[in-house]
Amino acid sequence: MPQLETVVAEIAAEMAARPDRGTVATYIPELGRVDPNQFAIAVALEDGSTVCGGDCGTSFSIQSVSKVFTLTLALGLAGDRLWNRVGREPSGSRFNSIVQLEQERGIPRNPFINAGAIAVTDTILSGHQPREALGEILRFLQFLADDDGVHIDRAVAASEERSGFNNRALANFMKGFGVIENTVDYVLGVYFHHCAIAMTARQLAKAGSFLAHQGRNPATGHSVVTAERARRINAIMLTCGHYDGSGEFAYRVGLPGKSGVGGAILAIVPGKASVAVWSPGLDASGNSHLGRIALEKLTARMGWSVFGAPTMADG
Ligand SMILES: NC(=O)CC[C@H](N)C(=O)O
Repeated sequence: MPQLETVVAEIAAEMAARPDRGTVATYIPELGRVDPNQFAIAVALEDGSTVCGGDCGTSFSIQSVSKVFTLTLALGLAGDRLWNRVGREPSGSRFNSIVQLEQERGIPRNPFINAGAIAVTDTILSGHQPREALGEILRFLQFLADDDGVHIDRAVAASEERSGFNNRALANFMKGFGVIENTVDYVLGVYFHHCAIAMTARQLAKAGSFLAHQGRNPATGHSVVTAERARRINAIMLTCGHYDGSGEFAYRVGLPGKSGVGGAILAIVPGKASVAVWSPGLDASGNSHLGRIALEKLTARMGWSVFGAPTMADG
Protein backbone atom coordinates (compact mmCIF):
# COMPACT_ATOMS: atom_id res chain seq x y z
CA MET A 1 0.00 0.00 0.00
CA PRO A 2 1.44 3.46 -0.88
CA GLN A 3 2.23 5.98 1.84
CA LEU A 4 -0.75 8.16 2.74
CA GLU A 5 1.42 11.31 2.78
CA THR A 6 2.54 10.63 -0.80
CA VAL A 7 -0.99 9.91 -2.02
CA VAL A 8 -2.40 13.07 -0.41
CA ALA A 9 0.38 15.23 -1.90
CA GLU A 10 -0.14 13.68 -5.36
CA ILE A 11 -3.90 14.23 -5.22
CA ALA A 12 -3.49 17.86 -4.11
CA ALA A 13 -1.09 18.49 -7.02
CA GLU A 14 -3.37 16.74 -9.54
CA MET A 15 -6.43 18.68 -8.40
CA ALA A 16 -4.59 22.02 -8.50
CA ALA A 17 -3.67 21.37 -12.15
CA ARG A 18 -7.09 20.29 -13.44
CA PRO A 19 -8.92 22.69 -15.74
CA ASP A 20 -12.38 21.23 -15.00
CA ARG A 21 -13.43 22.80 -11.70
CA GLY A 22 -17.25 22.64 -11.70
CA THR A 23 -19.45 25.68 -11.06
CA VAL A 24 -19.68 27.59 -7.78
CA ALA A 25 -23.17 27.94 -6.26
CA THR A 26 -24.64 31.36 -6.96
CA TYR A 27 -28.13 30.99 -5.49
CA ILE A 28 -26.53 32.07 -2.20
CA PRO A 29 -24.79 35.17 -3.68
CA GLU A 30 -21.97 35.23 -1.12
CA LEU A 31 -20.91 31.69 -2.13
CA GLY A 32 -20.74 32.85 -5.76
CA ARG A 33 -17.80 35.11 -4.83
CA VAL A 34 -15.54 32.22 -3.77
CA ASP A 35 -12.53 31.51 -6.03
CA PRO A 36 -13.03 28.08 -7.68
CA ASN A 37 -9.27 27.57 -8.06
CA GLN A 38 -8.96 26.27 -4.52
CA PHE A 39 -8.65 22.72 -3.27
CA ALA A 40 -7.92 21.18 0.11
CA ILE A 41 -7.72 17.67 1.51
CA ALA A 42 -7.21 16.65 5.14
CA VAL A 43 -7.12 13.11 6.52
CA ALA A 44 -7.51 12.70 10.30
CA LEU A 45 -6.09 9.42 11.57
CA GLU A 46 -6.63 7.24 14.62
CA ASP A 47 -3.41 8.38 16.28
CA GLY A 48 -4.77 11.94 16.35
CA SER A 49 -2.53 13.20 13.54
CA THR A 50 -3.80 14.86 10.34
CA VAL A 51 -2.29 14.56 6.86
CA CYS A 52 -3.08 17.63 4.72
CA GLY A 53 -2.66 18.84 1.16
CA GLY A 54 -3.60 21.99 -0.77
CA ASP A 55 -5.37 24.95 0.87
CA CYS A 56 -5.75 23.19 4.19
CA GLY A 57 -5.67 26.29 6.36
CA THR A 58 -8.35 28.17 4.40
CA SER A 59 -11.82 28.39 5.99
CA PHE A 60 -14.85 27.60 3.83
CA SER A 61 -18.60 27.50 4.33
CA ILE A 62 -19.47 23.95 5.39
CA GLN A 63 -23.14 24.38 4.37
CA SER A 64 -24.92 21.00 4.37
CA VAL A 65 -22.00 19.17 5.95
CA SER A 66 -23.27 20.83 9.14
CA LYS A 67 -26.29 18.50 8.87
CA VAL A 68 -24.19 15.54 10.03
CA PHE A 69 -23.52 17.38 13.28
CA THR A 70 -27.06 18.71 13.77
CA LEU A 71 -28.36 15.16 13.22
CA THR A 72 -25.93 13.93 15.89
CA LEU A 73 -27.13 16.60 18.33
CA ALA A 74 -30.82 16.01 17.59
CA LEU A 75 -30.45 12.25 18.10
CA GLY A 76 -28.83 13.05 21.44
CA LEU A 77 -31.83 15.19 22.40
CA ALA A 78 -34.75 13.20 20.96
CA GLY A 79 -33.33 9.70 20.48
CA ASP A 80 -35.35 7.52 18.13
CA ARG A 81 -38.36 9.86 18.47
CA LEU A 82 -36.59 11.96 15.83
CA TRP A 83 -37.62 9.35 13.27
CA ASN A 84 -41.30 10.19 13.79
CA ARG A 85 -40.75 13.49 11.96
CA VAL A 86 -38.03 12.64 9.44
CA GLY A 87 -37.36 9.48 7.41
CA ARG A 88 -34.23 7.53 6.58
CA GLU A 89 -34.63 6.87 2.87
CA PRO A 90 -32.79 8.44 -0.06
CA SER A 91 -34.96 10.97 -1.84
CA GLY A 92 -33.59 10.65 -5.37
CA SER A 93 -34.48 14.35 -5.69
CA ARG A 94 -32.56 17.60 -5.58
CA PHE A 95 -31.45 18.80 -2.16
CA ASN A 96 -34.06 21.54 -2.00
CA SER A 97 -36.97 19.72 -3.66
CA ILE A 98 -40.50 20.13 -2.28
CA VAL A 99 -42.37 17.55 -4.40
CA GLN A 100 -42.25 14.56 -2.03
CA LEU A 101 -43.32 16.63 0.96
CA GLU A 102 -46.91 16.97 -0.22
CA GLN A 103 -47.28 13.26 -1.02
CA GLU A 104 -45.68 12.24 2.28
CA ARG A 105 -47.64 14.49 4.64
CA GLY A 106 -44.85 16.91 5.36
CA ILE A 107 -42.40 14.24 6.59
CA PRO A 108 -39.06 14.76 4.81
CA ARG A 109 -37.39 11.68 3.35
CA ASN A 110 -34.14 12.02 5.32
CA PRO A 111 -32.24 14.42 7.62
CA PHE A 112 -29.81 15.57 4.92
CA ILE A 113 -32.10 17.08 2.29
CA ASN A 114 -32.98 20.67 3.17
CA ALA A 115 -36.50 19.86 4.42
CA GLY A 116 -35.17 17.11 6.69
CA ALA A 117 -32.37 19.27 8.03
CA ILE A 118 -34.84 22.06 8.81
CA ALA A 119 -36.96 19.55 10.80
CA VAL A 120 -33.78 18.45 12.64
CA THR A 121 -32.96 22.09 13.46
CA ASP A 122 -36.50 22.49 14.82
CA THR A 123 -35.79 19.59 17.21
CA ILE A 124 -32.61 21.27 18.47
CA LEU A 125 -34.42 24.60 18.87
CA SER A 126 -37.22 23.22 21.06
CA GLY A 127 -37.02 24.71 24.55
CA HIS A 128 -34.25 27.15 23.57
CA GLN A 129 -33.87 30.67 22.26
CA PRO A 130 -32.50 30.65 18.67
CA ARG A 131 -29.24 32.20 19.89
CA GLU A 132 -28.79 29.43 22.48
CA ALA A 133 -29.54 26.67 19.97
CA LEU A 134 -27.04 28.11 17.51
CA GLY A 135 -24.47 28.44 20.29
CA GLU A 136 -24.95 24.74 21.12
CA ILE A 137 -24.28 23.76 17.49
CA LEU A 138 -21.23 26.01 17.14
CA ARG A 139 -19.72 24.86 20.46
CA PHE A 140 -20.31 21.22 19.48
CA LEU A 141 -18.24 21.74 16.34
CA GLN A 142 -15.51 23.60 18.24
CA PHE A 143 -15.44 20.73 20.76
CA LEU A 144 -15.23 18.05 18.06
CA ALA A 145 -12.55 19.90 16.09
CA ASP A 146 -10.82 20.75 19.38
CA ASP A 147 -10.44 24.26 17.99
CA ASP A 148 -12.15 27.54 18.97
CA GLY A 149 -11.32 28.94 15.53
CA VAL A 150 -14.47 27.31 14.11
CA HIS A 151 -16.85 30.26 13.56
CA ILE A 152 -19.95 31.50 11.78
CA ASP A 153 -19.48 33.47 8.57
CA ARG A 154 -22.06 36.21 9.15
CA ALA A 155 -21.89 37.46 5.54
CA VAL A 156 -22.83 33.99 4.22
CA ALA A 157 -25.65 33.65 6.77
CA ALA A 158 -27.04 37.10 5.85
CA SER A 159 -26.76 36.27 2.16
CA GLU A 160 -28.78 33.08 2.58
CA GLU A 161 -31.25 34.83 4.87
CA ARG A 162 -31.96 37.28 2.02
CA SER A 163 -32.17 34.65 -0.73
CA GLY A 164 -33.60 31.60 1.06
CA PHE A 165 -37.08 31.68 -0.52
CA ASN A 166 -37.02 27.97 -1.28
CA ASN A 167 -36.16 27.03 2.28
CA ARG A 168 -38.89 29.35 3.55
CA ALA A 169 -41.34 27.48 1.33
CA LEU A 170 -40.16 24.11 2.68
CA ALA A 171 -40.37 25.22 6.32
CA ASN A 172 -43.79 26.83 5.96
CA PHE A 173 -45.11 23.80 4.10
CA MET A 174 -43.93 21.49 6.90
CA LYS A 175 -45.39 23.88 9.47
CA GLY A 176 -48.73 23.51 7.66
CA PHE A 177 -48.52 19.76 8.23
CA GLY A 178 -47.64 20.24 11.90
CA VAL A 179 -44.14 18.79 11.42
CA ILE A 180 -42.38 22.03 12.51
CA GLU A 181 -43.16 23.01 16.11
CA ASN A 182 -41.33 26.31 16.56
CA THR A 183 -41.74 29.69 14.87
CA VAL A 184 -40.63 29.22 11.25
CA ASP A 185 -38.44 32.35 11.22
CA TYR A 186 -36.58 31.16 14.31
CA VAL A 187 -35.99 27.69 12.88
CA LEU A 188 -34.72 29.15 9.60
CA GLY A 189 -32.51 31.67 11.40
CA VAL A 190 -30.72 28.83 13.20
CA TYR A 191 -30.62 26.71 10.03
CA PHE A 192 -29.10 29.48 7.86
CA HIS A 193 -26.48 30.23 10.50
CA HIS A 194 -25.41 26.63 11.09
CA CYS A 195 -25.05 26.19 7.32
CA ALA A 196 -22.79 29.28 7.40
CA ILE A 197 -20.33 27.74 9.86
CA ALA A 198 -16.81 28.18 8.47
CA MET A 199 -14.03 25.63 9.00
CA THR A 200 -10.77 24.55 7.47
CA ALA A 201 -10.39 21.08 5.96
CA ARG A 202 -8.16 20.14 8.90
CA GLN A 203 -10.82 21.22 11.43
CA LEU A 204 -13.59 19.42 9.54
CA ALA A 205 -11.66 16.15 9.27
CA LYS A 206 -10.99 16.22 13.00
CA ALA A 207 -14.63 17.04 13.76
CA GLY A 208 -15.79 13.98 11.81
CA SER A 209 -13.29 11.66 13.44
CA PHE A 210 -15.73 10.22 16.01
CA LEU A 211 -17.70 8.68 13.14
CA ALA A 212 -14.66 6.70 12.00
CA HIS A 213 -13.87 5.33 15.46
CA GLN A 214 -17.06 3.94 16.94
CA GLY A 215 -18.25 7.24 18.35
CA ARG A 216 -14.98 8.19 20.05
CA ASN A 217 -12.80 11.11 18.99
CA PRO A 218 -9.29 9.61 19.03
CA ALA A 219 -7.54 13.00 19.09
CA THR A 220 -9.23 14.10 22.32
CA GLY A 221 -10.29 10.75 23.80
CA HIS A 222 -13.89 12.01 24.18
CA SER A 223 -16.76 9.59 23.66
CA VAL A 224 -19.20 11.55 21.53
CA VAL A 225 -21.89 8.96 20.72
CA THR A 226 -22.27 5.18 21.07
CA ALA A 227 -20.71 2.91 18.46
CA GLU A 228 -24.20 1.95 17.31
CA ARG A 229 -25.19 5.57 16.74
CA ALA A 230 -21.98 6.33 14.83
CA ARG A 231 -22.63 3.31 12.60
CA ARG A 232 -26.18 4.46 11.89
CA ILE A 233 -25.16 8.04 11.07
CA ASN A 234 -22.59 6.59 8.65
CA ALA A 235 -25.33 4.49 7.05
CA ILE A 236 -27.46 7.58 6.43
CA MET A 237 -24.44 9.43 5.05
CA LEU A 238 -23.80 6.58 2.62
CA THR A 239 -27.39 6.38 1.36
CA CYS A 240 -28.45 10.05 1.54
CA GLY A 241 -25.36 12.25 1.93
CA HIS A 242 -25.13 13.33 -1.71
CA TYR A 243 -28.84 13.80 -2.52
CA ASP A 244 -29.65 12.56 -6.03
CA GLY A 245 -25.92 11.90 -6.48
CA SER A 246 -25.72 9.43 -3.56
CA GLY A 247 -25.73 6.32 -5.74
CA GLU A 248 -22.99 7.72 -7.96
CA PHE A 249 -20.89 8.67 -4.93
CA ALA A 250 -21.23 5.17 -3.43
CA TYR A 251 -20.37 3.66 -6.81
CA ARG A 252 -17.29 5.80 -7.41
CA VAL A 253 -15.98 6.49 -3.88
CA GLY A 254 -17.58 3.82 -1.70
CA LEU A 255 -17.62 5.70 1.60
CA PRO A 256 -20.22 7.33 3.83
CA GLY A 257 -20.02 11.00 2.82
CA LYS A 258 -21.80 14.31 3.24
CA SER A 259 -21.50 17.17 0.82
CA GLY A 260 -22.36 20.85 1.00
CA VAL A 261 -22.87 23.54 -1.66
CA GLY A 262 -19.82 25.39 -0.34
CA GLY A 263 -17.86 22.57 -2.01
CA ALA A 264 -16.94 20.54 1.07
CA ILE A 265 -17.32 16.79 1.50
CA LEU A 266 -16.76 14.90 4.75
CA ALA A 267 -16.11 11.20 4.11
CA ILE A 268 -15.66 8.46 6.70
CA VAL A 269 -13.36 5.45 6.38
CA PRO A 270 -14.68 3.28 9.24
CA GLY A 271 -11.91 2.20 11.61
CA LYS A 272 -9.30 4.22 9.72
CA ALA A 273 -9.85 7.87 8.96
CA SER A 274 -12.06 10.92 8.61
CA VAL A 275 -11.44 12.82 5.38
CA ALA A 276 -12.42 16.39 4.50
CA VAL A 277 -12.05 17.65 0.95
CA TRP A 278 -12.99 21.06 -0.37
CA SER A 279 -13.19 22.60 -3.79
CA PRO A 280 -15.91 25.20 -4.39
CA GLY A 281 -16.99 24.18 -7.94
CA LEU A 282 -20.01 21.86 -7.99
CA ASP A 283 -21.42 19.21 -10.32
CA ALA A 284 -25.03 19.04 -11.55
CA SER A 285 -26.26 17.53 -8.26
CA GLY A 286 -24.70 20.32 -6.19
CA ASN A 287 -21.78 18.22 -4.92
CA SER A 288 -18.12 19.26 -5.15
CA HIS A 289 -16.80 18.23 -8.56
CA LEU A 290 -13.12 17.93 -7.66
CA GLY A 291 -13.91 16.87 -4.10
CA ARG A 292 -15.58 13.74 -5.39
CA ILE A 293 -12.81 13.02 -7.89
CA ALA A 294 -10.17 13.46 -5.16
CA LEU A 295 -12.00 11.03 -2.86
CA GLU A 296 -12.36 8.55 -5.70
CA LYS A 297 -8.59 8.64 -6.21
CA LEU A 298 -7.88 8.43 -2.48
CA THR A 299 -10.07 5.36 -1.88
CA ALA A 300 -8.74 3.61 -4.99
CA ARG A 301 -5.08 4.22 -4.12
CA MET A 302 -5.44 3.43 -0.41
CA GLY A 303 -7.89 0.54 -0.85
CA TRP A 304 -10.34 2.34 1.44
CA SER A 305 -13.76 1.68 -0.11
CA VAL A 306 -16.13 0.06 2.41
CA PHE A 307 -17.13 -2.32 -0.38
CA GLY A 308 -13.71 -3.99 -0.59
CA ALA A 309 -10.12 -3.25 -1.57
CA PRO A 310 -9.18 -3.03 -5.27
CA THR A 311 -7.46 -6.02 -6.85
CA MET A 312 -4.81 -6.25 -9.60
CA ALA A 313 -7.67 -6.63 -12.09
CA ASP A 314 -8.81 -3.05 -11.28
CA GLY A 315 -5.65 -1.75 -12.96
N1 LIG B 1 -26.68 21.36 -0.22
C1 LIG B 1 -26.44 22.36 0.61
O1 LIG B 1 -25.34 22.54 1.09
C2 LIG B 1 -27.62 23.26 0.87
C3 LIG B 1 -27.43 24.15 2.08
C4 LIG B 1 -27.90 25.55 1.87
N2 LIG B 1 -27.67 26.31 3.06
C5 LIG B 1 -29.36 25.56 1.50
O2 LIG B 1 -30.16 25.48 2.35
O3 LIG B 1 -29.73 25.67 0.37
